Amino acid sequence: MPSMSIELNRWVQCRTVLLDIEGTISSISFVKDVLYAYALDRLTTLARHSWDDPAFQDLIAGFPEETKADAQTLLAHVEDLTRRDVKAVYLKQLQGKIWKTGYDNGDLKTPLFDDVIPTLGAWKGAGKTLAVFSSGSVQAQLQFFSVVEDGSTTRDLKPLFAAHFDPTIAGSKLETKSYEKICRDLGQEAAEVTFLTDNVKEAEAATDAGVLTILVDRPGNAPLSQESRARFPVIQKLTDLP
Ligand SMILES: CSCCC(=O)C(=O)COP(=O)(O)O
Repeated sequence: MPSMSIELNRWVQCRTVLLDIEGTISSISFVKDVLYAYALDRLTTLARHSWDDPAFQDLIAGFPEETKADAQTLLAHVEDLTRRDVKAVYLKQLQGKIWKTGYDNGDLKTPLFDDVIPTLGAWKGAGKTLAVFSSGSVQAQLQFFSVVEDGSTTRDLKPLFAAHFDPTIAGSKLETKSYEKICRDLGQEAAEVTFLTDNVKEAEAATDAGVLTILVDRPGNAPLSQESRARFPVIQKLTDLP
């Protein structure tokens, strides 16, 4: 871990925590096996049975023309993007709209890692501002946090967060200028912001913007190289941070 005591000092003094979702506060498996599968399944039904319905055409309005020649072409394209986890903005917009149905009708509930709800509550209680930067659309983020499993019940965690960013607002998660914009939008110096992510390329971009970046190594994530472990602080749980 790089100069962990210095990094911890920066963490303690940071005023804003910017959070990634997939692989950081919720499992990659939930996003891929549940959310992505739900969107694909529902899209398949709609494409096959409601292709000419104006509401369906509205849903896919953002897709490039050549991908929506017919239902088969569209579905093959979405399956390919989904399999490769390509974070295309038009796919993320579509998924968000489809997940709305699932969250509204009770099909979908969000599981977060066990340490997340208590720790986010504690950080907010201690005066830190919480914000989210995800490839998922802001609409999808709001739904994702509106029905969160907490023991035998569900909770709406939206009030925890002061701001939500997606690539349509902030730019690509792989670009330094996106993190600079987020800091500006939050009215914070980069040195006052900590970004938690599982993605090394995102960590590099955020670090270059001057943001303290901590890698979160969750079960089910891709293994981190020794080089990444040497370059960034790494935690397994949010409770690893004081
Ligand atoms: C609530 S958005 C669902 C997750 C998602 O679609 C996604 O692409 C996650 O990306 P992240 O940048 O949060 O890893």
